[in-house]
Amino acid sequence: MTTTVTPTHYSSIPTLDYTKSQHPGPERDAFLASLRDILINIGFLYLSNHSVSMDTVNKVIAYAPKFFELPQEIKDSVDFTCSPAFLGYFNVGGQRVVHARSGTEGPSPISETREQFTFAADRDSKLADGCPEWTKQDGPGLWPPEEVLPGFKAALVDYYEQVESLSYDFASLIAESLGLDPAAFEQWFDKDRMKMQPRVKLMRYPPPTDPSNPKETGIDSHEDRGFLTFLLQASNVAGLEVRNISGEWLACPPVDGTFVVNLGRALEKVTRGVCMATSHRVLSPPGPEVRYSVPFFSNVSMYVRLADADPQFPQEVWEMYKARQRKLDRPVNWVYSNMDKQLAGLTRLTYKVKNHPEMGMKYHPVFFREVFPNGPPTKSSKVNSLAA
Ligand SMILES: O=C(O)CCC(=O)C(=O)O
Ligand SMILES: [Fe+2]
Repeated sequence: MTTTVTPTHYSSIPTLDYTKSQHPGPERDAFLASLRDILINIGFLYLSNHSVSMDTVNKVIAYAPKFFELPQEIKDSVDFTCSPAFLGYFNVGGQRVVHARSGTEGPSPISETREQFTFAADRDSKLADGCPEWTKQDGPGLWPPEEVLPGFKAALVDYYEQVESLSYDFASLIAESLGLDPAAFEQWFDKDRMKMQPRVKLMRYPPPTDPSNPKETGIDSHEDRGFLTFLLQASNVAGLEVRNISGEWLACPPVDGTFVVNLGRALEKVTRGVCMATSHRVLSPPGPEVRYSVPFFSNVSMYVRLADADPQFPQEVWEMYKARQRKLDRPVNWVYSNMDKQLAGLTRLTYKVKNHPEMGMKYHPVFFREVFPNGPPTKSSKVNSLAA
C-alpha cells in the first residue's frame, strides 16, 4: 500500500506548550503529534511554560549585559585560550569564518562580530597522562572573581543544571513522538550525567561596526553540531532567522517566557536524517540596542559512535521523512563520515583543534601533529564549530 504524505509547510516558527506533555491524555497525544511534525518538517520551535524557573531565567538575563560590561582586562583574564576545556571568553571580532555544511568560503566572505562567554558546570579535569586525549576537554570553567560579579557563577550554574535536566526530558519526548521507547535515546547519553558535556554561551551581538558593509553579521548560516539547542533570547532585539524546507528565511523573534529549541547534527545522525538540523543565522541588530542570547547546547556522550545508530521508527515516520526529502530545496547530507565512526569525544576534539589550532598546539601537542601533519593551517581553512 502506498501512502501519500504531504509535508507541513511552516511559514512561521510553531509553539509548543510544555505543560501539555506532562500528563497522559488527549492534550499530551496532540503535543506529541505536533512535535513529530515539527521535528521532521521544520526542526525549530518555541517551547512555552517550560520547566526552568523564571527566577533563574531572569537572573541570567540580568547578568548577561553585566558580564560584557566588565573591564576588558577582566574579560581577557578568562579568555578561553587559558582553558584546556575551551571554556571562557571569546571575542569574535570581524573574523572570516566557514560553517559546516551551509557554505564554503567564497570570494567575499561574511565576517562575524560578537562576543561570547562559554560555560559549563565544573567537571573534574583529566590532564593526567594515560587518559585518552579527548577526555582533556573536561574540566573547570574560567569565571571572573566572585567579588567582581557576585552571584554570577551560582546563577549560571543553576541555569545550566535546570536546562540540562529539561534537555533529557525533552529528548525522551522526542523519542516517544517518533514512535520509539521514551528511553530510546539513553543509549547516546552517559548514565553518569557528570560525564556529559553540555555547553552554554552568553552571546552579545553589537550593531555592525561598519553599517555600509552588508557582509558583516552576527552568525552566518549554519547548523548546530550537538543534540538539542535550547536558546534563551535574552533581550528584546530580533535577528535570529530560520530556513524552512522551501528555503525561505523565517524570522524567529524573542518571545517572553519561551526557549527556542532546535535540533543539532548529532540528533539528525542518530535519527538517520528523520530529525532535521535546520540552518539558521543571526543578523546583527540595526542598532542602537545590543542583542543578547544564551544558547544551551546538549550533546551526546563522548563514548558513543553516531554511526552505530539503527532507529526502529514505525513506517509512518519513514513516510513523513521521505515526503519531506522530496520537498527539500536542497539535499540534506546526513550520511555518516569517518568522524561518525569514531568515538564522539575524539571527533569533538578534532573539530576544536581544527577551529583553534593555537589551542591544539598549546594543550594537545601530540594530537595536534596527527590532525595537522604538515604544520599549522593557514587562517582561511578554519572551520567554525558553534556548538562546541
Ligand atoms: O544567538 C542566537 O540567537 C543563536 C545562536 C546560534 O545559532 C548558535 O550559537 O549556534
Ligand atoms: Fe546555532
